[in-house]
Amino acid sequence: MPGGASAAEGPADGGGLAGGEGPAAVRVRGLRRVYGDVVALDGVDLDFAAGTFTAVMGPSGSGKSTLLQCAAGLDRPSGGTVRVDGIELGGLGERRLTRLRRDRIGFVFQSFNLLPSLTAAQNVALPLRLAGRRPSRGAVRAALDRVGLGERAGHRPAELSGGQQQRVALARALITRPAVLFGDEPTGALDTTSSREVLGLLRELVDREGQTTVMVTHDPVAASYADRVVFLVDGRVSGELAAPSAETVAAHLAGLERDTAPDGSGSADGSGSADAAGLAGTAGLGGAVAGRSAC
Ligand SMILES: Nc1ncnc2c1ncn2[C@@H]1O[C@H](COP(=O)(O)OP(=O)(O)OP(=O)(O)O)[C@@H](O)[C@H]1O
Repeated sequence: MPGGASAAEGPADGGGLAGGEGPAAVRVRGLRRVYGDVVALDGVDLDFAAGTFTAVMGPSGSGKSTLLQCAAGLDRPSGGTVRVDGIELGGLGERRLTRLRRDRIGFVFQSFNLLPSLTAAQNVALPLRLAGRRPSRGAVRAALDRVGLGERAGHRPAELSGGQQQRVALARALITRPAVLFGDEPTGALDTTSSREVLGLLRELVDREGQTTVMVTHDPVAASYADRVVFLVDGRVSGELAAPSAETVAAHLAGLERDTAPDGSGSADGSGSADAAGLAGTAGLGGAVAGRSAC
């Protein structure tokens, strides 16, 4: 569990390749994505080991969402390779890519994207039904049970809290038992309590079921639920932390801010606990830091 932190600065040491033990559920190599004259990703090498929980962090515009979109087959890279569950996405035509995305990749977003007129169960079943499949009631119920909402199958989104709605979205993403679950700021729209509930569930899914999970977040407390944090700056992996705590993540982010400060005000030594404490304050870490280990 997160707690003690060790930092490994990349990419000189391998650039965030190591994702823990075990085979990579997702492997990206030399990943580039260019939009016009904007280089969103500039040669990213990363492994996300099976059964691990990784947080992706970095300044606004550093390429976090683009990385997730490319790794999930929702966007086509300009260069480099992405392998999910051993299958290289670049070699797939649209139909096979769509099928792989549906069967092997789960995705949750900041907005839950549930249809308000459908029950939780109907929302969970919808993507498979649209694909011409008819998931059994048992399979839908099992997916809802996995997120602790088996008793809420008949409720519509308006009858559920924000955290519960995101859990329905998680059940929908997990019903196919994907090789990897991606979350793009999945707790970004939630209050603190609901956010902790969803993060605790994600952690539990990793620990209980070995669900490989990769999550973009701006929140050091959210990142502390992961096994590892990868930091992006200007479309490149700039470093990572293993066994992160909210404090070590906040301190690392503060160091990044100093290092990338345009006026050169930063120091390069990575120290500066005062800045880290300030960032922790603005991120609302306070009691939540202590609360993390209780979840
Ligand atoms: N579809 C697009 N067309 C043009 N530029 C894009 C597109 N998508 C992303 N970009 C640009 O690529 C860069 C990386 O964007 P991305 O959304 O991946 O960053 P991010 O780290 O997720 O940012 P944020 O934290 O603000 O969400 C940015 O400069 C962004 O403006």
